[in-house]
Amino acid sequence: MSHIAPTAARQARQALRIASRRYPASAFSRVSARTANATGQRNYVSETKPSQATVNVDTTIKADQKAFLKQTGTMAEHATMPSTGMSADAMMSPAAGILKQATIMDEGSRPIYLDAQATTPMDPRVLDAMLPFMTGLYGNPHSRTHAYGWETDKAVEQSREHIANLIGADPKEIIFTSGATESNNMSIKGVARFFKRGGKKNHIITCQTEHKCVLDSCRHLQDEGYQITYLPVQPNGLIDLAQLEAAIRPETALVSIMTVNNEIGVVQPVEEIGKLCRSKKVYFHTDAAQAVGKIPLDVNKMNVDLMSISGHKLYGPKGIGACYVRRRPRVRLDPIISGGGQERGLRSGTLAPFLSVGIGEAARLAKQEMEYDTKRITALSNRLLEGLLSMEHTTLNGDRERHYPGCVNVSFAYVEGESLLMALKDIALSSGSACTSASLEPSYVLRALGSSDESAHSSIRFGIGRFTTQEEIDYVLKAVKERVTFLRELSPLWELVQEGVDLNTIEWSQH
Ligand SMILES: Cc1ncc(COP(=O)(O)O)c(C=O)c1O
Ligand code: FES
Repeated sequence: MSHIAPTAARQARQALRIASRRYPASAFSRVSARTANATGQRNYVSETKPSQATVNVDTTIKADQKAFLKQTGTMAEHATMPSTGMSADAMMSPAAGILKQATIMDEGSRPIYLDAQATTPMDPRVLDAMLPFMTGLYGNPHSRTHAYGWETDKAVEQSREHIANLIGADPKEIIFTSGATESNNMSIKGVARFFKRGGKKNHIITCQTEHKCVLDSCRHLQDEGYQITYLPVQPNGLIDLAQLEAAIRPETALVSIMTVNNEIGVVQPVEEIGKLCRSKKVYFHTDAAQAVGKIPLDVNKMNVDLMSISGHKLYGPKGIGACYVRRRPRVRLDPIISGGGQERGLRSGTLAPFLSVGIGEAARLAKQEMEYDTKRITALSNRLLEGLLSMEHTTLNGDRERHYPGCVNVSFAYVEGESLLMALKDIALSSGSACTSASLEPSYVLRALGSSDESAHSSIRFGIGRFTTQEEIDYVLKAVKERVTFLRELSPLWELVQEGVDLNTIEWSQH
């Protein structure tokens, strides 16, 4: 790992923290620009962009900037604002103007962000790489007849390379999509529909703790006459390989098992699953939305045929993802979106270069900083977990060893999870997946582990990311301890437990 990376990451972290909580949005521009200079990212603009376009864009931005500041009156405010220390000149820089508009948010303090599985904040260096493609570099990357198309195409292809590098693939095997949901749909429905034409392979194996978009894709195929096996998981959240092997039939077209679970962070034995699938000549798809950029992955070592990737889970933008589709031996699938034949005919539609560049830069940074991020996140995770488990009647959900440390899911017995979330309003947390967070139903993932409804209801997921600090973890620990204690004191069940009553022996009267 280069000596630069930790410094760059630290600066990015600082920039983001400042931007999101402590200072007004304008400060973000200043720190972001400095960070970008330190990492050399801004040079990218002049490397890829013809100078004429730069000048035109800059002029327009300056005019827009003036109008914007005049209209909002913020220039005068900030010229004297002691907390930013930003001069009016600095505020007039094109980057500051764009970023100010892009990052407007309420001043004052916001909750500590500890929901990294729902989404990750975008790394400021990613935004810097994207900006030129939202302004001057607007060509259609599929235009072959002029420089506007060539320059965006070049950037898109460079991004494809960064993503491929991160997972040990060939850039030609990376298909841009709108996110992991689309990649999962494309892989599962695509392979199923290709095989259905042949008529012989009509069976898919997945598992009960998959993300909803995998489960729902399978449900749709069931309606079309497909047979689906939903494998159970063991109490530690991992599938049993012997059960998987026993479930594979001659008609099995695909096995779809996720790499890292989004609710409990367990890491499935993907390498072993891949080996098994290859030996049985069954395609292996893995939803790696929570794994890419977080743990080392190699599609060849793992014998993965299809892999789903999401931009916003690895400090990139939302609305973009990728699907790895193996070329050798070639994976055959029907496209679910047809049209102009872009992306090897597998996903038609004009690519969004700014988003492609965003996920590409996020992938490049993830590879560069994985070792450093892992070290930090592991240390923070251990600190959090030790503190939480030092409280009585508190347990970690999912396997402790085969576990991505940035996802810590803990059950606090005798506390109602939703009440605890309400009591922890100063911390952005969730009791499970973002998609199902509106529902009061206990998590189907925890239920699949064999947790009781009560235990599933009393669970909270703590998502630690690249920008989480030790001070934040310490604050969270103190807050959780205080408020769990407070809520337990309100609970009659807790009172009984304190008196030494074993709740399992109580015969509750029926009404
Ligand atoms: C495991 C997993 N798969 C898929 C998705 C969906 O990803 P996207 O938001 O990119 O569609 C998520 C996001 O929550 C996820 O955690
Ligand atoms: S966004 Fe993660 S579960 Fe839906």
